[in-house]
Amino acid sequence: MSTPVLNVWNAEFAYRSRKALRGVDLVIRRGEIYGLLGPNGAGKSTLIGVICGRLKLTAGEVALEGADPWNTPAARAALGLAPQEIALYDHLTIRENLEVFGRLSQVPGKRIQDAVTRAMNLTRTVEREHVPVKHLSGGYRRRVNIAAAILHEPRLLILDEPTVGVDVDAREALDGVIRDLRDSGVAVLLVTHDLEQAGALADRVGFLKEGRKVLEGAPRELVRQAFGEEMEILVHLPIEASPEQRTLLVGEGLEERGSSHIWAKLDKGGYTAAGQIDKKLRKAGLIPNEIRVREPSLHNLFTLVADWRRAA
Ligand SMILES: Nc1ncnc2c1ncn2[C@@H]1O[C@H](COP(=O)(O)OP(=O)(O)OP(=O)(O)O)[C@@H](O)[C@H]1O
Repeated sequence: MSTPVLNVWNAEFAYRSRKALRGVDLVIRRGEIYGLLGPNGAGKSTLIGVICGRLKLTAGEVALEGADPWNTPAARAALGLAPQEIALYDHLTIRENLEVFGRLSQVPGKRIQDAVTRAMNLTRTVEREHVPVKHLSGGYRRRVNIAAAILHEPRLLILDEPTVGVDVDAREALDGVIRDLRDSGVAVLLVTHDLEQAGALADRVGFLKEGRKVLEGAPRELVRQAFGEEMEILVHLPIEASPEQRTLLVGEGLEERGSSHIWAKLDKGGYTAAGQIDKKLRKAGLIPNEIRVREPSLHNLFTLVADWRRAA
């Protein structure tokens, strides 16, 4: 296995008396996409602040390419950060923007043009290099934002909520860019609320909860460990269920899933259990639009982790 680009040991951080990190360990290697997940307030931004050398740990250690980013500029230079808020000059073209960011990230003057071309190629933005950023779609801007973060060829690239403002059609291109960067040998730390993207892209994910890392592993493996043989049954209703029908749905172990028209449960019985539910609902005059059976995902795992929080 390749040597870690980032090592965090037992990281503790407090804002005055408020503990935001409580003993977090984290290792990210070259050529790996690591998805950092967790509910609001879990400590993700604080951990990024520590890795970027903006915040000094109260206890523990952080090493980026072997040195502490808090007091070692060379360690900070090994890092690229594509922030959640897109920071581009709207009236400048892609190439002009990247030239500015190249200078800001200390790329030597005579190498800037090559660095800009390389970054545009890696982020698949080169064909619109002379278009002002204000004319670009959300997905395209997001990729230029990433290009700005890789001009100095960082070893660790942090992507903070990269899917915000990116429509579904543009996701694929963005995911392709992130995979290409990983394959080029960069370690990618993907901080996201987008569990679909994390499940599809990340080699490993870590869940933070109240400043602690509570789960870590390959997404499929974590889901398999948590749910074993269970499948998710999703019932799509054409109308909102009446009070009696709700009682029936709840009696079948189904829970509302984000909308009063969608009900779901996890069940080892899979398709057979789904068929039985369908029969009972029809008998009660509730004809589902669709009943789907699918493998559980990181969404289910995330709900489980959130429930632990409520239980704690
Ligand atoms: N500047 C600050 N001063 C005091 N407390 C803070 C500060 N920033 C964050 N916190 C607290 O530290 C904890 C961790 O916050 P943090 O922003 O790191 O979480 P997060 O996982 O990034 O959340 P989100 O997904 O909402 O960005 C929270 O309890 C938060 O209220």
